[in-house]
Amino acid sequence: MICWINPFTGLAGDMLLGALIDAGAPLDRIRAAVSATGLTGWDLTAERVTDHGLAATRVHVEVTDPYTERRAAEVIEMASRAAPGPVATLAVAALTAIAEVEGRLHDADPATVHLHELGGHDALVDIVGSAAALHALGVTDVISSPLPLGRGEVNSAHGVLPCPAPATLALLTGAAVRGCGLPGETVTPTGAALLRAVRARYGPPPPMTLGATGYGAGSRRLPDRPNLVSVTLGDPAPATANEEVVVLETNLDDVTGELLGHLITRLLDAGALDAWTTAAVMKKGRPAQVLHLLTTAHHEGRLRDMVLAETGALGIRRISATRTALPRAFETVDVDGHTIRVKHGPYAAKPEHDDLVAAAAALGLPLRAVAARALRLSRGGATVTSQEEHRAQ
Ligand SMILES: O=C([S-])c1cc(C(=O)S)c[n+]([C@@H]2O[C@H](COP(=O)(O)O)[C@@H](O)[C@H]2O)c1
Ligand code: NI
Repeated sequence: MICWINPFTGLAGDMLLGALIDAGAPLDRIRAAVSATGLTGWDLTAERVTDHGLAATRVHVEVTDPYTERRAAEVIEMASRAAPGPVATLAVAALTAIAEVEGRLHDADPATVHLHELGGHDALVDIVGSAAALHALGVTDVISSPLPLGRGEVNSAHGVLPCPAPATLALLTGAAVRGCGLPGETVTPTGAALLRAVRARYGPPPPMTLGATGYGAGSRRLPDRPNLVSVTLGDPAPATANEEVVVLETNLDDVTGELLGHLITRLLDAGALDAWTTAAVMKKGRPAQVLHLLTTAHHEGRLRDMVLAETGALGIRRISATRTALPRAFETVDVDGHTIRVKHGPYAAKPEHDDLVAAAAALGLPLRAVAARALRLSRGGATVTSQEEHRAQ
């Protein structure tokens, strides 16, 4: 399931949780996931509100336990007890990202860094709750519009901080953002950490069959617009038909295997969809390699020049082709503490080879044993990630 997030005025953990509940995530499963962490002295309720005339869900975390500040390791340990397993994996990823960032910002050990608001009940409920909601909705792939960053200041346990808060900025490294001119904190560290944990991609809605849309309300009221985030669920569009591609080919009888290996790596890094060689016997009985390269018209010229410059070949063929690419989604599973991405197509699922190699080496297990466990775990679980073609294998 695809989840496209539109953070119209910003994104906080409670806004995302409210939007996911509004889109159909059941509150009892979210409460059960948080209860499994062992957190006490809290309650989670969802309220129907309207903001500038738009109906939305606003969540409230009521806290009766006065002990709300914790060290990072303690919060991560609690999140690791969330249930079911994929919820814990996602929540731990978000809190580990917060701990790393806080450690860096405060020049402290990420395990023992003291979390103020971010170690409180609200943050833990928002993070575990959002992970549970994504899992309950079967979300495997998260895409977000660029995040609007506000300006000015925000009050925190650290004192007055600039907006965006330092933790938010650090957690958003690699994310698409835009300045929106709104005063105050529009994106919070918890919202940013959740996007990072799900390995969100950024951009417009991908091709999909539209499902439910949910609206989550923030705690602030803005003078001229609703302070909402929307999440839209959708099934990946069926096979992308008739994608026009170009195949470039050249016969090479005077280059080394070393050069060909180097060239293929360069071509893939430069945007080739694929690059490979086949053995051939050329005129005068010369053993040779045919270099093949799949690309789009957009990259064609640059890649053709790269082949000619690296090999010294005096010519190259061009063949127009049509390819059918099936939709795919990535899920992550945890095999004994090692994250394995599992690629799901419409007809088959396959663990990523590089992840298997790393986990098998660390665990001292045969590759196929780790692969079998990853596939077993992947059937029930859904945390997850990028729909893009990975070139990891
Ligand atoms: O709790 C900590 S250590 C903390 C660090 C920082 C830094 O930027 S450093 C900022 N904050 C502020 O606390 C609240 C928490 O927001 P959530 O909605 O994400 O729980 C927010 O205003 C942060 O800017 C806390
Ligand atoms: Ni801090």
